[in-house]
Parts: sequence; C-alpha cells; structure tokens
Amino acid sequence: MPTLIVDHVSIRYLTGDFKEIGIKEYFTRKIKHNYHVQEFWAVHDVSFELNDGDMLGIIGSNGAGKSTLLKVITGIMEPTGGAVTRLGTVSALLELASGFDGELTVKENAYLRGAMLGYTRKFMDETYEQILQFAELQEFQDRPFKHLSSGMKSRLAFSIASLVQPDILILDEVLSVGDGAFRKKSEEKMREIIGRGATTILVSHSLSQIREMCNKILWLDKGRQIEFGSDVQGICDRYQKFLENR
Ligand SMILES: Nc1ncnc2c1ncn2[C@@H]1O[C@H](COP(=O)(O)OP(=O)(O)OP(=O)(O)O)[C@@H](O)[C@H]1O
Repeated sequence: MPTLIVDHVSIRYLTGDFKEIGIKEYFTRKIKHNYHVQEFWAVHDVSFELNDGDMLGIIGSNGAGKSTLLKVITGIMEPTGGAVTRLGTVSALLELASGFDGELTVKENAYLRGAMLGYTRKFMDETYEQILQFAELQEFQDRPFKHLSSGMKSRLAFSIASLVQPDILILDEVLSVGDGAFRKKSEEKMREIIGRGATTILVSHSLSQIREMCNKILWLDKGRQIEFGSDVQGICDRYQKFLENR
C-alpha cells in the first residue's frame, strides 16, 4: 500500500526586499520601482511514491534541494506546485535542536516533543523510560537541554522520533552526528521500524550507509530529479561517477 505520494512537487523560495521592510517602505520602493524580489526554485517537479516498509535514501550534492524537499514532505512547508499525500502519522528529525527548548530539562523536552508530535501524556508516560534508556541519558534527565553535547542532543532527538512509532519516519543527516556505537544502534532501530512496516526516508552524504540500508533511491541535482527507483547500487554507482567527474 502506498504511504507517501509526492506528485509533481516544486518549491520556490523568495529572496530580496519583501521581508521586514514594513508597509510604508514597501509602497515607497514600489513607487520608485525600487522593489526587488528574486525567486529561486529549490525543487523542480519531483514525483515518487513509497509503500509500507520502504526505506528511501535521498542523495545529491550540497544545495540539491534535499532538506527543502523533506520540509515539504513533513508538512513544515507547503509546496509551491504539486501535492504531497501522507497516509499515516509522520515523525521527522530535521534540524537537530529545532523543537527543543534549551532552558527546559531533558525530561521536559521529551514530553514537549511528544506533545508536538501529537502524543498524549499517557503515551509519553509509557514511552519516556524507553526513550531515555535508548538515548543513554538516564543521568541527564534533569539537566537543561543546553548542557548536552551535540551528540547527546542528536541521541535524544533520534530516540524520541523513532520510539513514538510513526508510520513515516524522516531523518535528515542525523545518523552522522552520534558516535560509532550509537550509529550502529540507531541503524538497528531503523531496521526494526522498517520491519514493522513503517516507511523511512533518510538523507545522507554517506553512500555506503545508503547502499546498505535503503531499498529505494532519489537522486536530486540542483532541485531536479535525476533518478528515482529501486536499483540502489546502480543509482549510487552513477552518482559516485558524477561526483568524480565534477
Ligand atoms: N530559506 C531559504 N531561502 C532561500 N533559499 C534557500 C532557503 N533555504 C534553502 N535555500 C536554497 O535552496 C537550495 C536547496 O537547499 P537545501 O538546503 O534544500 O539543499 P540540500 O540538498 O539539503 O543541501 P546540503 O546537502 O548542503 O544540506 C540551496 O541553493 C539553498 O541555498
């Protein structure tokens, strides 16, 4: 069954004068023909479909549009064109510290993030110990979030995102942050999630990780879809060649 349908999605960013100039300045500049807005298409016409149990790897050079596409898939941003259909709950781990409050404790942040993902207090009461244990942060639960190292923050974020049992789990470069042992553990966790029938999307610059874990690949370059399909090794080989010839 499909869990995610990305249908001819395009995403435009507007840059330039339109931000924070105030209405008076806007009209003054408009009258003087001095009002400049540039548009930039970060993603052009991307289409693909994922089913239960799929693990998609998104690859592409810096600025290819990977994170932008994830924001639209997650629902943080609306696409400028096309549509995204999500058939299930989505849990995303995009920017590491986003959604956390540095002044609150680890425990308070776990509950806050759970609430943001739409889970009840009862569900969080039942899941919290597991989250803490998986993140190996038992001794830190009453410490402010800002006192954690970046690896610890990423462990907490991954634990919450993965243990709340989403239908679609979205991870942006998170596995590269933890240390070797945690990376291994989180890869195992992701396999377990996929085994349960969830759909996972992973953005990574580590081709070996993508080759090993994913059954589908989307290759983006300058916002365009170069390839999408289940020939994981073939697409990775062609992408590697593309990187070598640049
Ligand atoms: N808020 C924004 N306003 C304007 N342009 C943006 C904004 N965010 C991203 N961009 C531009 O959109 C393009 C795609 O950015 P994005 O972060 O999606 O790429 P990426 O593939 O995730 O890159 P990386 O691998 O470097 O993380 C880039 O050219 C970037 O400069």
